[in-house]
Amino acid sequence: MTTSSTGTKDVDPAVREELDRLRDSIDNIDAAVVHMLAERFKCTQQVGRLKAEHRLPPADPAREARQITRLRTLAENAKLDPAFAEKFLNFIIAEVIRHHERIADDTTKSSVSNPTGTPAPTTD
Ligand SMILES: C=C(O[C@@H]1C=C(C(=O)O)C=C[C@H]1O)C(=O)O
Repeated sequence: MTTSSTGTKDVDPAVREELDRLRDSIDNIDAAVVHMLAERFKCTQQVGRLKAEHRLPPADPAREARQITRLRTLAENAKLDPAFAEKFLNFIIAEVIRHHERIADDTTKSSVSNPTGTPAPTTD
């Protein structure tokens, strides 16, 4: 899938080997990124629930500003474009805030329909 459909079928075998080796590393890195993002979203979902329970706002711009400053420095030290790192973090944070707004809405709705938080009776 990663080799024959990319228009590089007839390349020198040594080049092919080097390309395959690099692409294997890229695939491993992409898998790590996905797993790390999944872990990050597990944490942010917990933050979202905590905020909703305590009526805290979904977004925290001061915290975001600190994270962006920190991430830009990390990116510079790692020779990654800091503007790209900032855009990437903002993209993730925007999604997190969307989740937090949804959690807050759902929490409000369930407290309106069940103001005392009484558990539903069991049927058996
Ligand atoms: C996760 C939080 O909620 C929001 C999302 C953030 C993030 O994804 O890092 C940071 C700040 C908040 O705008 C938080 O407040 O810590």
